[in-house]
Amino acid sequence: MQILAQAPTTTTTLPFATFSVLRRPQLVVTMPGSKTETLALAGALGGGVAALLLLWIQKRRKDDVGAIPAIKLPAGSWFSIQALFKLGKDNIGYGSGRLILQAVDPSIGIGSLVIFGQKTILLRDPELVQEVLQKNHQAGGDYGKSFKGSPLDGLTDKTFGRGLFFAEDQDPQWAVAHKILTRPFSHRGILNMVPLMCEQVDCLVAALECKMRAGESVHMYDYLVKMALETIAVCSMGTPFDSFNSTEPHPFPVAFQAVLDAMFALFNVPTQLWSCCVLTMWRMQKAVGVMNGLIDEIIRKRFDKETSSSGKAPDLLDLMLAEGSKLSRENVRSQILTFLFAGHDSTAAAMSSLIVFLVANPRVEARLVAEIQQVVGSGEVQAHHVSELTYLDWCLKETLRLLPPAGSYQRMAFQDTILGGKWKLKQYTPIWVDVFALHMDPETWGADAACFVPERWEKGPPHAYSYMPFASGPRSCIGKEFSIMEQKIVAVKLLQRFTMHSPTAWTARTGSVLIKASESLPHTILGIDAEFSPQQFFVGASIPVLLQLRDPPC
Ligand code: HEM
Repeated sequence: MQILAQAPTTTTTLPFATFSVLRRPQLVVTMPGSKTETLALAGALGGGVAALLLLWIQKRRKDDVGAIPAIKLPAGSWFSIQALFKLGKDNIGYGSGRLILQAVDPSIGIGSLVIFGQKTILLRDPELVQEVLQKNHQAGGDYGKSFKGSPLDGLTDKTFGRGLFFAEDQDPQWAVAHKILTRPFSHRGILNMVPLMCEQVDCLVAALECKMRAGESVHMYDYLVKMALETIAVCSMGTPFDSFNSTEPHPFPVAFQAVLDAMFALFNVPTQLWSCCVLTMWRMQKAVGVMNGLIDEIIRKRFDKETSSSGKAPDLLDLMLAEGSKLSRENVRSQILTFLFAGHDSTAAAMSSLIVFLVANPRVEARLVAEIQQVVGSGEVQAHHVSELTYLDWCLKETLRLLPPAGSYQRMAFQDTILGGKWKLKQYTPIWVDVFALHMDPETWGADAACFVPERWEKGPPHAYSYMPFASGPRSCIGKEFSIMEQKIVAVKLLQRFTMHSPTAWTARTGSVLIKASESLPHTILGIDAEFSPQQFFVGASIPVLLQLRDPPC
């Protein structure tokens, strides 16, 4: 027997319509097996299921509001790192940028992907980048720099330590060191370093002249690395590594590269299995021991006043070892390692890419040479010339746009928050500011985004946050002005002295990949064949060049 609630009706018929008016519900008793009962039962069940379904759909919709869309991996890749490697044949550093440009809707500008086992947010939209960089931890905002949960976190303490580059925002030593080191990297501080920079570039020019006289082609990247390492070593700690004078490489750059090689090898393995990579770990620790031993000795000598700054002003070591600096000896070592790390390969990669673009674009090179002739002539380049070299500035910016040495950098949501007034972020979600995607986005830069066009800089960037090679905010590059000054001095001195051509046929060196001009590199048009090293932390293109003396010299 079933008891069902039923709402009987009173029916009224008018000439044009029929109304059914509900009366107060009554209890209707039905006997099992009757037709009425089966129909009522089915109706009640159907209604229940429909109501549940409606509730579930409503809840799903509510949860979905603000959920960041997951990035669809390209066909044939079954996990994100594999996709990033596949899209970054030249260097994995550009893999995420290419993925975003392919897979993230420009009208949304944000996507999520599981990288190294962490749900990571990738940004393509300059407005969202602006919000993340502006609402930083130091300004009381929700975003900051931290490697929590990333494989880099564990490796940093074992290798370069927590100098400025690798320190977390919450690390009190970052603020102390940042305050001390801001002064030497201010505009005035850099002007003091110009004579030291010029000396190192002269050593580069002399070494290149030797190669030219021997009729040999030169891999410019290798020579620029030596020059940039010497420059930062002399400017920061008054101690050269003699890269140009000695036939044997100095143990520091050798150990440095061994550490990087080990780090790259470990990135290919899940962190849980690192303890099984005994040989790689041993090699890494051995190389770290060599680096630390050399830097500790340099610090000791300065502490004991056996050495002094190379320039007129106190250098980084003087400032960090000064009484009351509050930095431990170990932290001073990490800072020096950080400056050597962040300060040489980055600039060398940028300069090497500039040479590739100049050799590929003779029209641009001719305009640049004419500007140098007009502003500097054939004499020594001075700091005041540098601000007058507008076209050179455009060429450097365009190079850093197309081949940014730092392809991306990470920030993190320090608490649950909403990005762009819409996107829900959970505490400790990593956010990648994808420089490559920002710089190459045709939505922002136009249809010729992939082409080398220095003239586009006459108007400035299309959005204040669409060009971010050095980042922005408190964790932006402290060495930006240093690097730009160094790059400009190198460009002037090289173009005053030499013309450069690429040999007709050449092959990539072991460990590097050759990208043919005819082969389309997604999102970047190089114009000529160029080589990339997947093992480089900072990305840059390289070519061998044949040098000739410029006639007449400018
Ligand atoms: C073309 C050359 C360079 C590029 C593209 C570059 C790029 C960057 C970027 C993107 C960051 C921010 C990284 C992040 O937020 O995780 C950074 C930070 C940093 N850079 Fe550079 N950099 C260059 C040259 C240099 C030079 C020459 C030096 C040293 C003289 C230097 C020292 C540093 C340091 C110490 C930091 C960490 C700053 C902090 O967090 O307090 N960089 N760089």
